[in-house]
Amino acid sequence: MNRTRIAFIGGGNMAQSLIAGLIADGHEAAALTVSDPLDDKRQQLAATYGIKAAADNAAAIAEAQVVMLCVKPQSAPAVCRELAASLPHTPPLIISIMAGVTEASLCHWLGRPLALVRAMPNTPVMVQSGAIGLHANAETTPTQQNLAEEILRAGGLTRWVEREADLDAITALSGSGPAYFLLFMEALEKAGIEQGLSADTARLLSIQTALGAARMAMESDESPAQLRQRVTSPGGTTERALNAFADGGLETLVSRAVNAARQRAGELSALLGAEK
Ligand SMILES: NC(=O)c1ccc[n+]([C@@H]2O[C@H](COP(=O)([O-])OP(=O)(O)OC[C@H]3O[C@@H](n4cnc5c(N)ncnc54)[C@H](O)[C@@H]3O)[C@@H](O)[C@H]2O)c1
Ligand code: PRO
Repeated sequence: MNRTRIAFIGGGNMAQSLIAGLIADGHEAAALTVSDPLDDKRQQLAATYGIKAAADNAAAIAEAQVVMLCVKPQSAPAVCRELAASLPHTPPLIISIMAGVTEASLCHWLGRPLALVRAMPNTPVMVQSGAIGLHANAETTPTQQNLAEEILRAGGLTRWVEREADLDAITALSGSGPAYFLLFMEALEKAGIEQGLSADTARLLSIQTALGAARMAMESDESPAQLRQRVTSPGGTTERALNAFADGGLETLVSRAVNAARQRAGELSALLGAEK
C-alpha cells in the first residue's frame, strides 16, 4: 500500500477527482490530507474518503512529503505566500495543477527555488481517464519526478514535456479538450434529433459512438486517419458527411480554436506572473 503523505491545498473538483483516483489505486487514506476554507467541503471529503481535513493550509502541510496546489490560479499568490512561511528546511515536493501559473511565479511566491512539478490534468480524471501533461523544474530529482508521476497516474495517462511553455499547448489541446469533444457530442445529438430520432436515443448513440471511436483509436495499432478510412466506403454515406465537414473548414476551425486557447493560456500566465 502506498503511504506517501500528500497534502491537497484546495479540495475542489480536480482535487477530489485525484483523491478518488489515489484511493481507488490503493493509496492509504490516512496518508492524505486536504485543506479547504469551506466547512461543508471538508466534512464531505473526510466522510467520503476517510482522509484528514484541515481548515488551515499550514497545518495541512506540516507532515507532507508532497504538497498538491489545487486552488484557483487567482488564489495562487496569497496561498503560496502563506505556505512559504510554514515550509520546513527540507521542503516537500510541490505539485501544482493550476492552469497558467508558471514555475517562476510559484518559486517567487514560495520564497525560494524548490523542487516543483507542474501538471495539466483534464476533467476526465474524475473517471481515472484523464490526460495529464507534466513538467518538472531543474530542482526536481528523478526520484521526485517518479513520485509525481505515480501520484498523477492515479488520474489517467501522463506525458512529460521538456519545455514548460509546452504546457500552454497541452492546456489548449487536452486541458480544454474535453469541452471540444463534448461540444461535438452535443452537436451530433442535435443533428440526430433533427433527423427524427428521440432525444434519448440521439444522446445515447452520440456518446457511445464517441466512446467507441476513442477506445478503438487507443487500442488499435492503426492511426485515427486509417481507422476513419475503414468507416468510409467509397461513394457511401460517411464520405458525404466528411465532404460536408471539409467544405465547412473543420480542420482550420479546430486549428484556430486550439491556437486561441493557447494564446489565452499565455495571456493568463503573463497576467498572474505580473502579480509580484
Ligand atoms: N477544471 C478543469 O478543467 C481544470 C483542468 C486543469 C487544471 N485545472 C486547475 O485546477 C485547479 C482547481 O480547479 P477546480 O476546478 O478543482 O476548482 P474548484 O473551485 O472546484 O476548487 C478550488 C478549491 O479551492 C478552495 N480554496 C479557495 N481558497 C482557498 C485557500 N486559500 N486555501 C485552500 N483552499 C482554498 C475552494 O474552496 C475550492 O474548494 C485550478 O487552478 C485550475 O486551473 C482545472
Ligand atoms: N479548464 C481551464 C480553463 O478553461 C484550464 C483548462 C481547462 O481555463
